[in-house]
Amino acid sequence: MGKPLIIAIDGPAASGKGTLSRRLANLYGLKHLDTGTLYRGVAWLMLRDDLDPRDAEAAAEVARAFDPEALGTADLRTPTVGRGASLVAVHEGVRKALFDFQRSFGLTPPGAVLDGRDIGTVIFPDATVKFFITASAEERAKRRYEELRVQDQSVTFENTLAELKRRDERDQNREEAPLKPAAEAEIIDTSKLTPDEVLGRASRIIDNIRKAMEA
Ligand SMILES: Nc1ncnc2c1ncn2[C@@H]1O[C@H](COP(=O)(O)OP(=O)(O)O)[C@@H](O)[C@H]1O
Ligand SMILES: Nc1ccn([C@@H]2O[C@H](COP(=O)(O)OP(=O)(O)O)[C@@H](O)[C@H]2O)c(=O)n1
Repeated sequence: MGKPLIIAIDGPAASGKGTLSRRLANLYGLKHLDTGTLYRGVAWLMLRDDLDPRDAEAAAEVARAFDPEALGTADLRTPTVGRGASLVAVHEGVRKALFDFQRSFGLTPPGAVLDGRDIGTVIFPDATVKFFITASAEERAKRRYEELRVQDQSVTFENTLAELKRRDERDQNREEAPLKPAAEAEIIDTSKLTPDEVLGRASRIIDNIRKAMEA
C-alpha cells in the first residue's frame, strides 16, 4: 500500500476551506477532517459547564478528555462557539492534546484532507500538498452572514464582519501555531472564484504533484 495522500488546507474564517475540502475528499476518495470542530467542541463543552475558555489549565483538561460523542447534537456553528474556539485555541496544552488525533486520522490509509489553521505548518508539515485558501474580509463576512441569518435574524453584516476580523487577528497573532501560509503552500484567493473554479485550480495542482511523485 502506498503512502497516504495528505492534503492540508489552511486559511481564515469562511474563506471556503470546508467547501474545497469536502469536494477534494470526494474527488480523491479520501476522508475529511474539519479540525475547527475539535476547537469548537472543546469551547462548547467549556461554555456548557460555565468554564472560562481563557483558563489555560481548564481548557487543556477538557481537551485531554475530549470525546466527540459528548457533544451530542450541539450546534457548534454559532458565533459564540466560534469566538470560544479561538480563545481555547491559543493554549499550548489544548493544541498538544488534539495533535495525536489529527495525525492518526490523516495517517490512516488511504489518507485525508484536513482543514484548519495549522495543518500545513504544524500538524502535517510533511503533507503531500498544502493550500492556503483566502478571500477578502468583506467577501468572507458576506458568506458567513448569509449562513448565519437563516437561523438567527438578529445577526447583522456589520457584527459578522467585526467578529470575523477579531477572530482572524487572534488566530494570526497567537504564539502557538499562528495562522499563516506554510512556506510551500499554494495560495488561492477565492474572492472572485466559484466553488467549481476553486476545485478546478486545486485539483490541477494536486494532479501535477502526484504525477511528479510517480515519475
Ligand atoms: N468560492 C466560493 N464562492 C462563494 N461562496 C463560497 C465559496 N466557497 C465557499 N462558499 C460559501 O461560503 C461559506 C463559507 O464556506 P466554508 O467552506 O464553510 O468556509 P470555511 O471552512 O473556510 O469556514 C459557505 O456558505 C460556502 O457555501
Ligand atoms: N487547526 C485549527 C482549526 C481551528 N482553530 C481555531 O478554531 C476556530 C474555529 O475554526 P473553524 O475552522 O471552525 O472556523 P471557520 O473557518 O469555519 O469560521 C478558529 O478561529 C481557530 O481559532 C485552530 O486554532 N486550529
